[in-house]
Amino acid sequence: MTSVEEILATWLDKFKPHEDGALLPPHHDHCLACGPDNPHGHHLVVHRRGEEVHAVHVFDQRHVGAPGIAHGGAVATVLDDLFGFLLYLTGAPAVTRQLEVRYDSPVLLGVAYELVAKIVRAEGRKLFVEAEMRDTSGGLVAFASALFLRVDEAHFRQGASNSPPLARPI
Ligand SMILES: CCCCCCCCCCCCCCCC(=O)SCCNC(=O)CCNC(=O)[C@H](O)C(C)(C)COP(=O)(O)OP(=O)(O)OC[C@H]1O[C@@H](n2cnc3c(N)ncnc32)[C@H](O)[C@@H]1OP(=O)(O)O
Repeated sequence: MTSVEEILATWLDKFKPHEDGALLPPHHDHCLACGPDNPHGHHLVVHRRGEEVHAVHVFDQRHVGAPGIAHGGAVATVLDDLFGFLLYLTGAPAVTRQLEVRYDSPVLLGVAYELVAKIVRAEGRKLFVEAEMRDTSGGLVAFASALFLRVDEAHFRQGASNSPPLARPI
């Protein structure tokens, strides 16, 4: 099944240029936010839109916090992962060093929201990024900012000794 090395090889291959409008590939098949094979996941689908990344997303009962409302951690997960798609535009892996989420309105289950993320600036290894989540009327329901730091492959190999769960059905 899928080893850390196999995932890493596949993932790094995804950093080739993606055309404007292209569907961007999931980070890997079991990624909590975007992996299509993770039954607990959000199955986030993201496209490139110019120098931004864009998604339309619906939270469901698996992500419930208060009844009918998405858990704040679930919202943060999706926003953090959306930032991870900006990395395909930079051509280099990076990880979240700091994430801040402002929750302006409850995110309702079963309702479509539009998400957009962009790189605000890059300084050496540092990528400063921002994202917005809006309802269908254009109202801002959440705003996130984050610092990502570029890392090399060795960073991801730190998980190699814990990789067997990736190879088993979840
Ligand atoms: C299984 C196989 C894998 C295959 C592929 C899988 C793909 C996987 C998907 C990935 C796609 C993303 C998906 C979603 C995003 C995640 O979920 S990422 C996961 C969550 N994040 C993590 O686990 C990261 C954990 N943290 C770390 O490992 C380390 O802290 C880091 C991030 C590598 C940084 O460590 P470091 O290199 O020692 O950096 P450090 O010296 O602390 O800071 C570097 C610079 O940043 C500055 N800095 C640090 N913090 C701040 C701050 N808050 N504000 C301003 N400046 C700061 C420092 O001052 C320093 O500045 P300079 O002195 O260089 O000017």
